[in-house]
Amino acid sequence: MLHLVESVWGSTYVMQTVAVVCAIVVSSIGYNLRHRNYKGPKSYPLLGAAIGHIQNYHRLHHWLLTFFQKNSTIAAPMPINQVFYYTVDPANVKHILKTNFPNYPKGEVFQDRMQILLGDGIFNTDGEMWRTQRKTAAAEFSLKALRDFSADSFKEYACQLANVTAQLAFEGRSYDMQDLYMRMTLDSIGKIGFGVNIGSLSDSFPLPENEFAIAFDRANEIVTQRFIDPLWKLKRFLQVGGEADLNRNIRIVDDFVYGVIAKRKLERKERKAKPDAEQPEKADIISRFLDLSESGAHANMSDKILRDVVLNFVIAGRDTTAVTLSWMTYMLAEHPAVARRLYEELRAFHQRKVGARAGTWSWAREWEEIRQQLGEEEAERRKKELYLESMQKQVAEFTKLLNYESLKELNYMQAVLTETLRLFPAVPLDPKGILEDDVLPDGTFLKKGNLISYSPWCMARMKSIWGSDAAVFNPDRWLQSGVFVPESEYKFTTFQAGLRTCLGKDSAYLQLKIVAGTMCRFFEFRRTSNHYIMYRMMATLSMQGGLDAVPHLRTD
Ligand code: HEM
Repeated sequence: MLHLVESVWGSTYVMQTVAVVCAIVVSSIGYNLRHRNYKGPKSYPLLGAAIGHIQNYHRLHHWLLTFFQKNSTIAAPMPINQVFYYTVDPANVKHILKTNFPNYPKGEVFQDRMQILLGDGIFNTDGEMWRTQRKTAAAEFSLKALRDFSADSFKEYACQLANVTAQLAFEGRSYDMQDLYMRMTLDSIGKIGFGVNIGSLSDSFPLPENEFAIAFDRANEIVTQRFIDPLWKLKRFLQVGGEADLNRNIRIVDDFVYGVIAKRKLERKERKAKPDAEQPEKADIISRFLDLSESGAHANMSDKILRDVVLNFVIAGRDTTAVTLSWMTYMLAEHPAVARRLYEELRAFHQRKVGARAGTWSWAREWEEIRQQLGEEEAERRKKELYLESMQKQVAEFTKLLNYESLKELNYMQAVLTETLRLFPAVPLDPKGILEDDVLPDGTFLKKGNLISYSPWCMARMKSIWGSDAAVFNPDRWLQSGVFVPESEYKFTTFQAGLRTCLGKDSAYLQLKIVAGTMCRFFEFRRTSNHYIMYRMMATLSMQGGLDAVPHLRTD
């Protein structure tokens, strides 16, 4: 009897094993047949190319670039029957962003992962919901009131940044410039988006910790990791790892935003209760959307929708500009001849606007005069105070000269910034969903339900697109006879292109020019070590470990 049981169990076991082996062999053959035409990273049955993605996640853009050297469109099968397609072909990019735009929405894969942070904001919606928000936002961006308010805020915080930098220059101290730029853009978007002074860029060291900024960065990083982690839903369910941390960070972000919304609503109520009292209208984005909501121009907006709208603007307007300024500072420190030429353009501009003496102001000369007036001892005792006062005055006067019109004169600065944006696109990889099967202009077949991403970071380094010096920082590529000449938006894809092109491009350039102009008019930056700076993997291309540099006051 025992014998019989053993042999039945034994044969069942053998049969089960044979069945499993057969299933694996059949699925492997099927898998290999289905993916035999795929060009891209090595992939395995069930796991696809997930292993390569995970191993190379910290250097994803470099890794993808190695495949693009052979093929301009690649496919990476992933677990759960998914395929990630990547392309650097401008004709494909045009097809995705314009010609067949309706077929490439953000899509479920993206929305699912980003919902917790972006909610139903413009970055995370499709169809009618996106169209309505885009229409409203585009109208808001073209309003003079918002443009003027933004320009004033950019100048205010550029001055604060330059004054903090002046202290560092005086003391010969190094500081993480990326941290300073992030603080400056957080404060300016806080003012423009919420009408509040967040105060992360105070004028004395140590600078204050900002809970909102830390939580916001961490949440951004965790949701980006979801794209390559097939277990993220399980981790979310079990509340382990980054997923547990995510909720805590989102709570901090939400508390801040809902707090501001409640405050704005209260202020409006008080204003209505006392219509005669002197209370200026607010021009910030929350107030504008509350206006639209109350006037009936926009469907009544819940606090949740308002939160989503404004947080999407923070994502759009804060990190993008700060990381661009950081990479620009890095490039200028690496290319002193470019930094010098930019400074000379700014000094000549200053001189043209206010006359030779003021335009060529230098602290060294002023210091000589102070010493003669006050005497050696007294001057030395008050040196720091007088220096900071003088810098504050000079910086404030210089920023007054910067506006949409006058900035057009600065072609070289436009070229330096655009070259930075080309090589270090703030959004380095842009994924889209695929609604229906499609064929790209280069003949690649795309299966519906998957993701296709174009990579501005890799496109910038393709010799086939930018010539043999594609990977070199060369602002001159943007100039013809000294005048800036733009490129096709499907080749220079940093601001996306087509129907969902960046709505804040003009505003971003305005802030970049005001800040870069002010900083480079007065300072040059030297790094404290010459190690290669790597990016940190998140939706925006920030620097891993920041950018330690010592600012030096320009003295000629
Ligand atoms: C260096 C600065 C910037 C860069 C490189 C940049 C780049 C981009 C990119 C690549 C997209 C498309 C993202 C996607 O796939 O949906 C985008 C969209 C957008 N950007 Fe910008 N951006 C910058 C600054 C700004 C600023 C300052 C604002 C406004 C405060 C802004 C507002 C928007 C909005 C509202 C969208 C959504 C457009 C839509 O989905 O219809 N951007 N931007």
